[in-house]
Amino acid sequence: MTTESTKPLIQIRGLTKSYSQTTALKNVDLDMVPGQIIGLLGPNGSGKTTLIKIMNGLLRDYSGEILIDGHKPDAYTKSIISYLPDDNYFSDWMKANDALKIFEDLYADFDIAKALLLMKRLDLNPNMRIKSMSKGMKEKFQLCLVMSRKARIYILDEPIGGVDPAARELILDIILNNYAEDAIVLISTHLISDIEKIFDDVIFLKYGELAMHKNAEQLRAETGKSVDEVFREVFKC
Ligand SMILES: Nc1ncnc2c1ncn2[C@@H]1O[C@H](COP(=O)(O)OP(=O)(O)OP(=O)(O)O)[C@@H](O)[C@H]1O
Repeated sequence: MTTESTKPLIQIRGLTKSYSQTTALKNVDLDMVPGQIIGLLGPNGSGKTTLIKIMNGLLRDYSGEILIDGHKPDAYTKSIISYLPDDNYFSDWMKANDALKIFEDLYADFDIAKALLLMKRLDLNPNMRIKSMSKGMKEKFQLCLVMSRKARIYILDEPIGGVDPAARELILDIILNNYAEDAIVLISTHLISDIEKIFDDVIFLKYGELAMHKNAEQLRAETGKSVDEVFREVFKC
C-alpha cells in the first residue's frame, strides 16, 4: 500500500533531453519519496545539472514527464523547491543583508531569523558585501539562505565544493538539522566520501542514463564497500 509518506513527491518517466548534438539525459525514470536525503552522483557531463535545471523549471524543451507534487515544473513547484545553484546569482552591489531582504520578499516560507542564526554559526557578517566574500564564504552564505526556507524539496548543486574540509562538517550538520522530516533533500556532488554518511538514497547517472537508484545503507551492506568505492568501480575513476 502506498502511504502518504511513501508516495513519491517527485516522479520522472522517460525523461530525455538533448542539446543539438548531445543527449544529456536518456529515458530516465525516477521516483523520490519524502523524508530522504538523496545523493545525485555521476562524473562530469553525466547529466546531473541538466536534471536539476529541468526540475527547477529552467529548461523546458525535454521529452518524457516530470511531476513534482503532481505538477509539471511551474510557478507552484518553484514555490516548494529551495534551490542552491552551483554558481553565484547575486549582483555586485549587494550586501548579505540586501540578499536576505530579497529572499524575504520573494519567498513566503523564508525565515530571516533562522538565516541570521545560521550565518552566525558560519561566521558570516550580514554587513559584508557579497562581492568581497571568498568563493567558500559565498557558498556558505547561499546555503544559509536556501536552508532557511521551509520548503518541501531542497536541491543543492555542489553545496560544499568550495569550502574548506573543517567547515564541511558544519555545513553537513546544518543541512541535516534544517529540513522538515517530510522534505526531500537532493544533493549533487563529486565529494562523495565527505557527504555519503548523510545520504539515505543514492542515484548514479552514467552518460545521461540512470545506472542505479538504491538505499545507501543497503548498497554498503550488499557490497561491503562505501558509496565512494562503489562509485569509483562503476565509473573507473
Ligand atoms: N547548454 C548546453 N549546450 C550544449 N550541451 C550542453 C549544455 N549543457 C550541458 N551540455 C552537455 O550535456 C551533457 C550533460 O551536462 P551536465 O551539465 O548536465 O552534466 P553534469 O553531470 O552536471 O556535469 P558536471 O559534473 O561537470 O557539472 C554534457 O555532455 C554537456 O556537454
